[in-house]
Amino acid sequence: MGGRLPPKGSKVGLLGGSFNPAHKAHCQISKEALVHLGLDEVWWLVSPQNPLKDTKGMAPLAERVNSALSIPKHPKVRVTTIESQVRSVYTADTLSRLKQIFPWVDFTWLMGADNLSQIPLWRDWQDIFNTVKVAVFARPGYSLQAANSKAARRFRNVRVSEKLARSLSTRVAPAWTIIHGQQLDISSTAIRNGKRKD
Ligand SMILES: Nc1ncnc2c1ncn2[C@@H]1O[C@H](COP(=O)(O)OP(=O)(O)OP(=O)(O)O)[C@@H](O)[C@H]1O
Ligand SMILES: O=C(O)c1ccc[n+]([C@@H]2O[C@H](COP(=O)([O-])O)[C@@H](O)[C@H]2O)c1
Repeated sequence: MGGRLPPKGSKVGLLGGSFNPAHKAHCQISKEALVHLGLDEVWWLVSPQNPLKDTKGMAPLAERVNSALSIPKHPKVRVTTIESQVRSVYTADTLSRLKQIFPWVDFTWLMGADNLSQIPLWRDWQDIFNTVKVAVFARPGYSLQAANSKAARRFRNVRVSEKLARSLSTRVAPAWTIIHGQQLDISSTAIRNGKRKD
């Protein structure tokens, strides 16, 4: 990974995504992660290819990286191609590589509520919860099912209340929370379909 190395003890949020294209909700949940979790930085991991998504309609990685770079966002958000550098499309693999490369960094995985419902389909999904802290962001239409999902039930004993979200950084994995911030009804799908511009 190029650029400045995170200092010892840094708290870094990881927002993995297709960013096909990037939009305002990605910026919004990144800002909320910085504020509510007290993170030092958020890294966007632009996925080479989500293993569960169709390759048809997936713009080339360079185009999606450009979209992530060009959208206005918080100065503490960094756009990265870490997954293509470590040749991983599976989050569990990416996280174990990141922990090897940056053993001094405290990582939190960030994702929207849709992905909390879907995560049991991911490779080695329970390892993800056991490796890093997880913060889930409420999303219009998905939050109720996410709160009762298989993953939420499996890890219910280590769920941290939203009021204590900031304490995630002092905890060891597994520990996770759901943050109900400003919820934006925006998706890359709607933008690709011409239903929205942002
Ligand atoms: N409106 C939103 N609210 C909360 N989280 C979101 C929102 N949009 C995207 N996310 C989260 O950001 C991460 C990256 O999302 P992604 O790039 O797939 O965007 P998307 O809008 O969900 O895309 P698509 O419509 O193509 O599936 C995922 O964890 C996703 O859940
Ligand atoms: O590891 C997996 O099996 C896996 C399956 C589906 C999605 N993911 C990751 O989930 C993140 C969000 O993906 P997306 O396409 O919803 O933005 C992104 O980092 C993907 O690589 C990971």
